[in-house]
Amino acid sequence: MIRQGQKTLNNITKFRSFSQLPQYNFNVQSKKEDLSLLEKMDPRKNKDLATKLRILQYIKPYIIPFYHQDKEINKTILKSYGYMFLSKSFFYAGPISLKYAINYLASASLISQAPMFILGYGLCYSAYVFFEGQRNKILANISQNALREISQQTYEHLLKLDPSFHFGESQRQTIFDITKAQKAIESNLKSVSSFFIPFISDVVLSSVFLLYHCGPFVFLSFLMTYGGYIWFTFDLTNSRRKGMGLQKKYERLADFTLSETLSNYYNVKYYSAEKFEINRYTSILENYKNQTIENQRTLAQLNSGQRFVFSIGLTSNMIYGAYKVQKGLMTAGDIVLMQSLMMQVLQPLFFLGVQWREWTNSALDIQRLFKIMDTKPKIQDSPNAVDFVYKGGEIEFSNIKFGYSNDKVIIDNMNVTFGKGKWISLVGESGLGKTTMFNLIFRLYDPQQGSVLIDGQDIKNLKMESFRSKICVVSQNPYLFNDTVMSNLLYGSKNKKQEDVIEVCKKLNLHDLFMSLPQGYQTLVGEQGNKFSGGEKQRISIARCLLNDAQIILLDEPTSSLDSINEDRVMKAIEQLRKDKTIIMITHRLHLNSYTNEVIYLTKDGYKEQGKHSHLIQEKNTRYSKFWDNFVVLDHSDTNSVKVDQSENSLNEKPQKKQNGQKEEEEEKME
Ligand SMILES: Nc1ncnc2c1ncn2[C@@H]1O[C@H](COP(=O)(O)OP(=O)(O)OP(=O)(O)O)[C@@H](O)[C@H]1O
Repeated sequence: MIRQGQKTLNNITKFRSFSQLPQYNFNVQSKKEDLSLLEKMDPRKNKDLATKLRILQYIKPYIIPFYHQDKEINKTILKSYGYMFLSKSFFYAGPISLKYAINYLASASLISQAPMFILGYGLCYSAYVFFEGQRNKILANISQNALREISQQTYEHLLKLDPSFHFGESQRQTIFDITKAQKAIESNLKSVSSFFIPFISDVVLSSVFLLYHCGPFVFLSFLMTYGGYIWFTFDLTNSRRKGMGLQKKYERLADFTLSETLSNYYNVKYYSAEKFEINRYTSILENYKNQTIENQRTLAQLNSGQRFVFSIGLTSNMIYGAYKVQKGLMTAGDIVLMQSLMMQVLQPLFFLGVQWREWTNSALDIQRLFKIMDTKPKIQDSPNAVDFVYKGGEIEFSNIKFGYSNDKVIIDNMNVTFGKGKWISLVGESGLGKTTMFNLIFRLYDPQQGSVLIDGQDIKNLKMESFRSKICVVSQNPYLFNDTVMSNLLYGSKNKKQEDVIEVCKKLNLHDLFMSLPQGYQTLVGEQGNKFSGGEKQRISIARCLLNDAQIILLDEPTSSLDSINEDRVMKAIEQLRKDKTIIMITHRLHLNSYTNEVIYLTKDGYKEQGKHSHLIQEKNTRYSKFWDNFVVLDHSDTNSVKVDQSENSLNEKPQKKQNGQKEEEEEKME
């Protein structure tokens, strides 16, 4: 489950391009939102307490009956309380039975009835164990439901967050933190339902029993022992918090370093950095070890202090009991009852420190999850958003001004229209903002000024799902899920059949490759698709996009890893399969522009040229023609580069290899 989450997170920004965000309704757990107390608190001053209260808020629907919207869960919670009532009844009936057994054993006239009470004591204990077991089974069921719902809720929230969150955070670290926090919430739920609730009921019930059976002195001594024990536990546990926090920090750092190093395995090898990495990891482990030893020392201090308080309470009650028996005011059975009640109820106190420590540790783990859950996505459907109506796929940038931050403008006052049903090349120097334009079309970001219109509709006023589902993106870095070839090809498409997949794969020169694999189309592609070369991954992601039902295709340098033969095939396949779809293709390989209907050439100073590739390069005074000339001269990456047949209508304009002499002549001219 964790691996699946990581895979999806790694693919998260691209994942959105298939409009695959799951549509869960997650605010289901709690019917009432009682945040008033939390709002009143200053989280900086009371961060720890606020976190603990918020954890309670989270787990409330799984503790209090009738709080969850799922009736079955409510029933299960109620049942767990039923079992608790039964188990507690027998838990207290046992010592009372024992009291009578002892008293009757001491009395010659009643001794014959003693075995019945001894048997009763045994039966009470067995019944208590049985009902406790039944309750634990139910609690396991509830906590698993809680874990599933909370994980689902977090997952949905992460998928909703903007790219700025995902780019700004280390995804691996986020996954570590979330996994820990989810486990911590689960363990908190368990500790509340199986420890704290029974513990509180024990304190109340045993107080009543002791007061009734043993009188006010025993009752007071019991309360003082309890109070002293709890005070001592909380005080020392709180003072240990800093040390526990440090231990957690080193633990996180060690996990993170290990994962970073292993996932950058090749880089570590390439830079011969094994020693450096080992030293780094060892020094973190050393810190972790020292802090753990220190924490163990303070824990031992805590435990011995707790037992000291406990023994004072027990001894003083015994002395008091012995005195009362001597005076004839108490029976031997009363002393046994008193001691067994004290022992029964004080025993959970031994775990109080552990449970409270767990809570304190959990709060540290969960704070990070809460911080993530508090991050609000900036891009959301407006309340009046309407469905997108497709009318051919024209895209317009109207007076767009955009920067990722306010101090750096990337796009300034841009006005561009991409005609419907056309295949258009988007060309311009690196860093100009071409990929950013795709991000704006997909509404991963909102412009600071102006509008992006699709078929005349401002995308800010549209339901995102409705227009995103019409758009498919092939990003610069092809991404594949660690699944079968077929699943990757069909990711995001709804009605495609196997024949369609094969047709597209044949056109993209992939079919033979897949058929040569042992499991054909059912072969697993490996982590990030690493069983395939960069060019193969690129063609798979193009195939996936062509198989998608989207009407608008955004290709971001789709052939940057391809050889010229495969590049040519890909271009022809796109031409044949695109039908009336609008395609915008960012490319630095200008000879590909001879395949497209139109070129939009942009410069950083806001200049724009738009027209057919062959026209633009024929008109020698265009800036694009100069850009083209530079490309012809400088591009050595393609051995076939780089001069096209400039005949107007040819979709098959093939770049011709440039003669060395010709190249030099042009270079001289430029000088
Ligand atoms: N997520 C981001 N946060 C901040 N700045 C960004 C982000 N993405 C891109 N940029 C910056 O925005 C500018 C435009 O980037 P963009 O990727 O859109 O350019 P491009 O024209 O597609 O470049 P290339 O042709 O090299 O791919 C660059 O200066 C880049 O550093």
